[in-house]
Amino acid sequence: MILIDDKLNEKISENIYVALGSFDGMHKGHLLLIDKIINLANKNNGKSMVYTFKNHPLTIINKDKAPKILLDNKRKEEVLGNLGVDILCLKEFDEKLMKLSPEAFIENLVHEFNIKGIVVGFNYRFGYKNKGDLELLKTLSKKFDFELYIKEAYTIENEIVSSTRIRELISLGEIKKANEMLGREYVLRGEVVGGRRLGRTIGFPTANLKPLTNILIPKIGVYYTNVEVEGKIYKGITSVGNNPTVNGKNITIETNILDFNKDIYNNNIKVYFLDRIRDEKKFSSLDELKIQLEKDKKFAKNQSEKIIL
Ligand SMILES: Cc1cc2nc3c(=O)[nH]c(=O)nc-3n(C[C@H](O)[C@H](O)[C@H](O)COP(=O)(O)O)c2cc1C
Ligand SMILES: Nc1ncnc2c1ncn2[C@@H]1O[C@H](COP(=O)(O)OP(=O)(O)OP(=O)(O)O)[C@@H](O)[C@H]1O
Repeated sequence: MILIDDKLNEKISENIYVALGSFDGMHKGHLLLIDKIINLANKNNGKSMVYTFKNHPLTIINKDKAPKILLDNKRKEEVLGNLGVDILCLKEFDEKLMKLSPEAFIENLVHEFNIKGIVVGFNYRFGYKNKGDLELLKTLSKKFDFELYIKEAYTIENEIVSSTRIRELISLGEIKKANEMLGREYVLRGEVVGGRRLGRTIGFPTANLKPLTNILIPKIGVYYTNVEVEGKIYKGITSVGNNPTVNGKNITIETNILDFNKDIYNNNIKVYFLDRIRDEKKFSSLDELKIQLEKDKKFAKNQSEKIIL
């Protein structure tokens, strides 16, 4: 897949079939659009493209309302590449872009690329103050001579799948439902950093993830996870919380990996969230915590491994 970061040096001359939107999470609704651009590109001997932004538009429009995101750009690139998309265009969303009128946004796009088809969803809006709607896009498709394809809403149990809803579910700890909408397991990835090394004293060493700044963290609590370390998958029990038993202050994401005892400080791992086990509790001693951790471990042992590499 070709990645276009901002200014591209060489002109892409092929016919382009492009999907437009933010695409945070690359959920099942988004995949409808991706399927469509790939099919169109194949059928018409053109290239499929996802045109999106490096930063979430709300980071510029209204910083306080900008959400923690589901998928960083690196991962988005990976997912789209694996799906077979030809080109990913990641534009910096800045004041200038924000102030483009809906017409100008589309006009710029068709001038930059040889756009033959645009694919959007039922609720797509675009341009300054989100003023552009599907009616306007239909008019522009005639003016600029491209085909317009509008995908119907993808729903699960009558609920429209959206990035916003998935973020809400993850924040509520409803990880299974979020995963269903995503079409894959929610994953946090990062470097393993040192903790206070108390866990090992009760037989539960933990791999602590380096604090994540932009990425959405599931609701405080304990989860059944699968952990990818050096290309292998292990079961895990992961605590997201501030460890009240040991008077912790910051939120940490720490995982006891089952049947594993290697030193993995500084390694990059992936923690796939599969199910919520329980709320976080303040125990009166480490011994009591240990009894609970044995139960959490039993829960994990009874689950199947879901992630297959
Ligand atoms: C699966 C799991 C569940 C946990 N549950 C709790 C909990 O309910 N309450 C709590 O205070 N700490 C909980 N902890 C955090 C422990 O207090 C913490 O792992 C321990 O203090 C070790 O910290 P360290 O990694 O800094 O050594 C949990 C840890 C794990 C791995
Ligand atoms: N459930 C869905 N079914 C079909 N198309 C969708 C669905 N969700 C989003 N789309 C389309 O995918 C593109 C990207 O949308 P966008 O990034 O705004 O996703 P979203 O899930 O609606 O996000 P948000 O919750 O932030 O509004 C848009 O063209 C949008 O209309």
